[in-house]
Amino acid sequence: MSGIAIMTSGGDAAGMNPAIKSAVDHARQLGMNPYVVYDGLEGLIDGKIKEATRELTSDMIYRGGTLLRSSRSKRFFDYEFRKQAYEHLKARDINKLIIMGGDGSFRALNDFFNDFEVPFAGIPATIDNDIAGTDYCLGVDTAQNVILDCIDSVRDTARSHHRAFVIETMGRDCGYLAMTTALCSAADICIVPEIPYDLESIYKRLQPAINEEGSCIIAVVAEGTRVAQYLTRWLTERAGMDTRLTVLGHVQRGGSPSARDRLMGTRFATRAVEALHKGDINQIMVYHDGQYGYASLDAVAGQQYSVNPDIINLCRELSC
Ligand SMILES: Nc1ncnc2c1ncn2[C@@H]1O[C@H](COP(=O)(O)OP(=O)(O)OP(=O)(O)O)[C@@H](O)[C@H]1O
Ligand SMILES: O=P(O)(O)OC[C@H]1O[C@](O)(CO)[C@@H](O)[C@@H]1O
Repeated sequence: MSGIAIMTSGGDAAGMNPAIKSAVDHARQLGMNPYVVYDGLEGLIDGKIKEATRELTSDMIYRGGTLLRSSRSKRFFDYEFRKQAYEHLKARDINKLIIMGGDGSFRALNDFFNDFEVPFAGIPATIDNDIAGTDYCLGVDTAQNVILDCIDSVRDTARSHHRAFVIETMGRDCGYLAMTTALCSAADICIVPEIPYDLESIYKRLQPAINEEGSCIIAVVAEGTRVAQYLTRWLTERAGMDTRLTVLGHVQRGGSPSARDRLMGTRFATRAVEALHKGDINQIMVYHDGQYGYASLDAVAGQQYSVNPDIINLCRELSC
């Protein structure tokens, strides 16, 4: 019986646990021996590998984050540590890997394949939704819902005090989370790396709301722009509004996976197991234009992700 190990890497994302459970169950169904690796690439180097018992996955589906834990590993860049990781797999007769994470994690396992020919399948999982070739990454829907709950709550207090709030979302250099949540929360301003902004025209557009009794201003800003503090000062000084900054931070990565993330996790994971079982190696699971498929590492890691132009266009009017 061949062994298959499942691991999570990079930033955690809701949907990883449902995907781990599905991968383990499906591998067992197809006659493979499932293992799990704790602590991502760091754990692979240190041999933190266990057989995946039914008990281990029985309580996973509703839990946020990753119960296998995750890491970013400097050591994995070093051949000697990759060799150490390989020895741990060889000792357990594990000859396939499934990794959930971002393009960095996929590149890591590609290097590992080039060294030791252990094939892998990748599952896109990052709240940033910034992986080329796929319209969806695990964790995005849950993060969007967490952000919307936060913005709705901020709006309650903002309106009570006729205040402006600048709300900074995560996303690294990608504005997807900020754009989609700005649209879904009826924000007044959205500033993202993908769209040039014009503060003076924003000021003119918002003047009626600024002067209206009982109104509030909500600005959603992507962390990648690094302008949240500047915009807060600008709203105070130019627009004359009592303004507060709320940096949502890691709260966006937590929370029980939404129905969408549980389902996407299950679909991606079962396909990843099937790909390896069939011999389709080193593929990244993708969801594009409503279809599930695979993409090569080059198509995913070698390309720049760009947000759907319809979403960008809808947000343009919130940037000027
Ligand atoms: N080019 C590379 N070659 C080998 N290993 C890499 C490479 N890039 C990244 N890695 C390894 O993969 C790990 C995870 O990568 P990274 O920190 O970029 O996260 P990610 O998988 O892209 O996820 P996230 O989007 O959540 O940051 C790194 O800590 C490093 O050990
Ligand atoms: O958890 P860390 O290492 O602080 O990383 C934060 C980064 O990870 C992400 O949450 C996911 O890639 C980004 O949105 C954010 O910039």
